[in-house]
Amino acid sequence: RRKNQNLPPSPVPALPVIGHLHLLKQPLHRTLHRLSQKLGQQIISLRFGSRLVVVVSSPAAVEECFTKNDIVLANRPFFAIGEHVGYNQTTVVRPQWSELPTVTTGATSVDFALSRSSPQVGSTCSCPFERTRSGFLFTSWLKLHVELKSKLFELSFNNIMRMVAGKRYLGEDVDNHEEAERFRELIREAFAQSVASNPGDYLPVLRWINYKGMEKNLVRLGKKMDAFMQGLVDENRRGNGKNNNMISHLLSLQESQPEYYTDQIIKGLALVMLNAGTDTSSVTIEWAMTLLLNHPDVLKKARAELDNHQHPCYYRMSHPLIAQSGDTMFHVAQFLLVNAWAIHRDPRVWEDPTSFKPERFEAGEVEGHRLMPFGMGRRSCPGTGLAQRVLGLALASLIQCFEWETMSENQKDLTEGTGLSMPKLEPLVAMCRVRHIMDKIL
Ligand code: HEM
Repeated sequence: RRKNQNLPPSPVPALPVIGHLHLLKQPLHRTLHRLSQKLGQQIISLRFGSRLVVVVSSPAAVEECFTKNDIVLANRPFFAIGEHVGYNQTTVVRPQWSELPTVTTGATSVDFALSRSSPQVGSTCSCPFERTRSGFLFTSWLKLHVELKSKLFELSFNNIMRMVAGKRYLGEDVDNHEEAERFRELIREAFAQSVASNPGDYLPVLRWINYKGMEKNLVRLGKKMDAFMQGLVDENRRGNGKNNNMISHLLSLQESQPEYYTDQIIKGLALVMLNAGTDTSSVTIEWAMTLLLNHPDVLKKARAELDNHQHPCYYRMSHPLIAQSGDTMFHVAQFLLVNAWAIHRDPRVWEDPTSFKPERFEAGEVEGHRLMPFGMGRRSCPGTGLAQRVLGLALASLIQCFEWETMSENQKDLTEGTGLSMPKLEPLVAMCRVRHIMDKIL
């Protein structure tokens, strides 16, 4: 049947059962880019086991996909993790977009609930450095050695957790250590099992034979995660709507619309926020800080702009930095992979694309479909506004409150590691010294 499908060109060889899976080396976005270049095509097709995948690497094709054909591409593929950990594919990232009216209702209520559950950005931005602030290290003459990756993950996770459930779970000063440790372990496991990493998703026979116990592991993880999420829901239910967080707001909607806002929907929404909003944000801040540390002149300019306004809410450059550095590599819609990484680095699309030049975005909006860190179309990121706000504030606070220095030459290394959110291979470590202005800001 495939012979008659008029598909985009495809690399050879495609093996009988696994298709092109044997060609896929990490990092995936580079492999897909290489395959496109080898074929001289910006739209190619591949077979991941039993699944047909179309890879798009040009703004014109992206525009066609997400304007004219947006509705056709509004679903997402089924993955085993969505079945066992994602409440049988019923969360926001559910595959059958058109089947369930609560998707849009869900997204709206998420927006509503998150916007009402104050993000507490000021204290969140300072939280990775709380020990510094409260202890003897809080002096302006002492240089501190900071491993930023884990601090930024804490910041981003605590921020979302506080908005979603009114709790802090990472760092030294957490609400309940034992509970926090259990949840941290679960989240770590869920990240490791995140979409697109289970071979059973491409070769269904592996699921039937429970290859390497993967299916069983997912079932076990799903049960543990559910028990935990139910605990958060029950705790907020006992708060009788007095808590100012997302779960609590959704529980009050449950009273008027119980058929939409079931416990399962609420647990799914909360879980997705934690999964989709944590790593993405912290990885982006880490890339942005790395680029700034590698370009002290830009860092100086940003600080001068901020100092002139004396408040971290002013941070015009946050979006360009995000766009330049932390773009998620591609987004998936019914197994259409958009290689945003390749588009963002295409010399036909961007002048001098691999140089860090935040000023290229000073004019404001970028026209065309050349820039898409948050995806595009109706399945684009519903956390965009929140992410931009938190990222801007976190970056601005880091720039304004500390003098920064790189530790060594290897910070210049911009190699990416593996993972859906495209983390840095080497965690960012830097030296910093507190600036007096910190007192005023945080
Ligand atoms: C720098 C931070 C972030 C980046 C770069 C980012 C990027 C993305 C991208 C590329 C997608 C896929 C879009 C598509 O398939 O077309 C996505 C989806 C999503 N993001 Fe984000 N995101 C970020 C932060 C957040 C935050 C803070 C939240 C929520 C608290 C969030 C929640 C979601 C959800 C729920 C989806 C799935 C939407 C759907 O399937 O309809 N994201 N994000």
